[in-house]
Amino acid sequence: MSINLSKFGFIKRDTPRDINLDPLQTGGVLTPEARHALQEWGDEYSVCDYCGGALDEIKTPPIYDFVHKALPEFLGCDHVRITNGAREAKFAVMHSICKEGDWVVMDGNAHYSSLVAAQRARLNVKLVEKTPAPEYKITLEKYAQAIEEVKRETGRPPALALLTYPDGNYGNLADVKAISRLVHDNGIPFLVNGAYAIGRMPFNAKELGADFVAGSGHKSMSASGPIGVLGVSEEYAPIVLEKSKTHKTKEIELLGCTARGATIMTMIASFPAVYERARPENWQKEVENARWLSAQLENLGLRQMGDKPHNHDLMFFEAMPLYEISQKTDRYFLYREMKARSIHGIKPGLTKNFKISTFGVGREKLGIVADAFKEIIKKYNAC
Ligand SMILES: Cc1ncc(COP(=O)(O)O)c(C=O)c1O
Repeated sequence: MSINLSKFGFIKRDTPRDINLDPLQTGGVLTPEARHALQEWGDEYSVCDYCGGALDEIKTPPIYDFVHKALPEFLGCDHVRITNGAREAKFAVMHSICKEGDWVVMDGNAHYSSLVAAQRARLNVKLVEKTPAPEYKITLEKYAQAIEEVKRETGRPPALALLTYPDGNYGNLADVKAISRLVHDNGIPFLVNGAYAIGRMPFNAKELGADFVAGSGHKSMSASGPIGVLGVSEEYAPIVLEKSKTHKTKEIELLGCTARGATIMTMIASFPAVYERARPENWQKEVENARWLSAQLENLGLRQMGDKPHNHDLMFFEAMPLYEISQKTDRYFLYREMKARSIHGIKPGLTKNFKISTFGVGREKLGIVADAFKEIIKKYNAC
């Protein structure tokens, strides 16, 4: 035996993160209930004790009620399924709705997983141009232009349109209702990638005009991933949720079953808390916290890009004062200083541009973050 086993086995996660600002992580922190569920349901195909053949049909534990009653109401869609992530939800839609060689229009702020999903489904992508810095907006005019370009170049409308709402770089919330009307006026089905919305903020697929929605459990629903949600309208459910001819309970795009263990049980465990936090009044507090931190950092000479005033917890900053310090010291100084204060989330080596999320951090800890930036800038500028 030549495998060195000493480095495997239980591994402690040693990232100091009393305060976590990592946009990938803030909405995925487990609730105490989910932490408990992880232990309880971590073994084997744990949810399959009483399975009749399809994950969403399991009555004990109450996955059926969660998938067929609670989630459709929460998302405002006719049908919901659990996937292994937002990307799998997007792929399922693209693969079932489009044919090889079709065109998908997507916003220029789309996440890489939307593009890769389209590539896996062998589709062509037309990106909607975003406005220049500092706003990086997706406008209705540019969306219409991209649709027209596809029509001109291929002789027919795109097979699908996607909007990232909000996008994962700037936290911009485009005018989704107007884009949905435009898309539908052109006879195109509309997919909203709500990976940073579903589980954080009020979200209703029907009100937004989405035929399909994709959400991410580990990103925004305090679930232990990989897990996501897929919402589909009545009109498209027969296509996206088509069942296998050979295995009559199994949905083809889901490869029969998806999250069949601790992942779904942590999502269910966190759901009551997630439902509460996404209420308009609670979300409004999150937006106010984001705006407050943005104002504090701008007072220090940083510049928040994207929508202003900002409407989401994910924010992108251009930080010239920190970049200038990095030129005198080294590019890891900010990471080191933040780590020393147990503030996690700004990637090692970044100083000039970085994104952070204030979701769930709370005003008190955000005050510590603002003070940390102030102290760091003062310390290095005094040298
Ligand atoms: C905007 C956006 N969409 C989708 C994803 C992918 O989510 P998942 O990991 O659930 O596939 C991400 C992940 O960073 C994202 O930022």
